[in-house]
Amino acid sequence: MGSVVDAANKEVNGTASGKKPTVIFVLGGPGSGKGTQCAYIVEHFGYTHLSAGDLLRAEIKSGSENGTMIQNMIKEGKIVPSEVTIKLLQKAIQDNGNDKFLIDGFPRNEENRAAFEKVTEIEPKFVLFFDCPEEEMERRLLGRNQGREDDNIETIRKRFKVFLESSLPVIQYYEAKGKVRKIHAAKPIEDVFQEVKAVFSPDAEKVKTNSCAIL
Ligand SMILES: Nc1ncnc2c1ncn2[C@@H]1O[C@H](COP(=O)(O)OP(=O)(O)OP(=O)(O)O)[C@@H](O)[C@H]1O
Ligand SMILES: Nc1ccn([C@@H]2O[C@H](COP(=O)(O)O)[C@@H](O)[C@H]2O)c(=O)n1
Ligand SMILES: [Mg+2]
Repeated sequence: MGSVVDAANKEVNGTASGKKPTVIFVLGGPGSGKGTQCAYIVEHFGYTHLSAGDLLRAEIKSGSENGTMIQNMIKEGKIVPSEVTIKLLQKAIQDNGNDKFLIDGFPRNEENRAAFEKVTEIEPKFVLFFDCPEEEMERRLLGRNQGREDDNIETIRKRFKVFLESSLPVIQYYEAKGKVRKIHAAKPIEDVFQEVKAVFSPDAEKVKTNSCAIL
């Protein structure tokens, strides 16, 4: 059980340790492979994965008063008001013992970005951006078979439009700040992860490259 001091620290900074958490935003179009790659990053680098979409879907299942509104937004591929999503993210961070997080599928638009920055005062360490052509993303989503209500061609098209119009500008915002690490995502899962690994462990990768050069 947390102490009064832990509770006060959470209130101010977001984690029980009193430190601001390290946050990496994981962005990319629908079906670009964000969730798949996050699972590997968790395994290799000890981050906690928080998917904004998963948190919203769990909120629907919990029978929350916002459930119907969220469900309708997701069916239409629309972006849920930041206030709702940020509360869910903050709670997930506070309830977790870890101090480093992959926030997947957030910020999805300028409103998400600005509100998160204002409320949490957290700046992402960097933004991992999975770049994938639309035809490949469409193929993956139509083959995903996880029973998601938004994995149908009509909603997929709406999600692509929202990605281009609202989410890409957020990536461009971070690009201008030198924070984007672009990953070529239209490759087999293992090959994509090789590229991701180089972002998370640049020193280790350098050692590998150097030792190859010597050989
Ligand atoms: N590199 C890849 N090559 C082929 N299939 C992939 C690759 N990465 C992921 N997939 C598959 O594509 C589908 C979508 O992947 P995933 O759920 O990771 O995407 P996402 O970016 O999280 O999508 P969303 O934004 O809809 O949550 C899954 O069925 C997954 O197994
Ligand atoms: N910041 C966010 C993230 C997601 N949504 C809604 O959830 C849908 C599914 O998201 P995935 O990341 O799991 O694909 C998305 O299309 C939005 O409707 C959101 O509103 N805000
Ligand atoms: Mg996902």
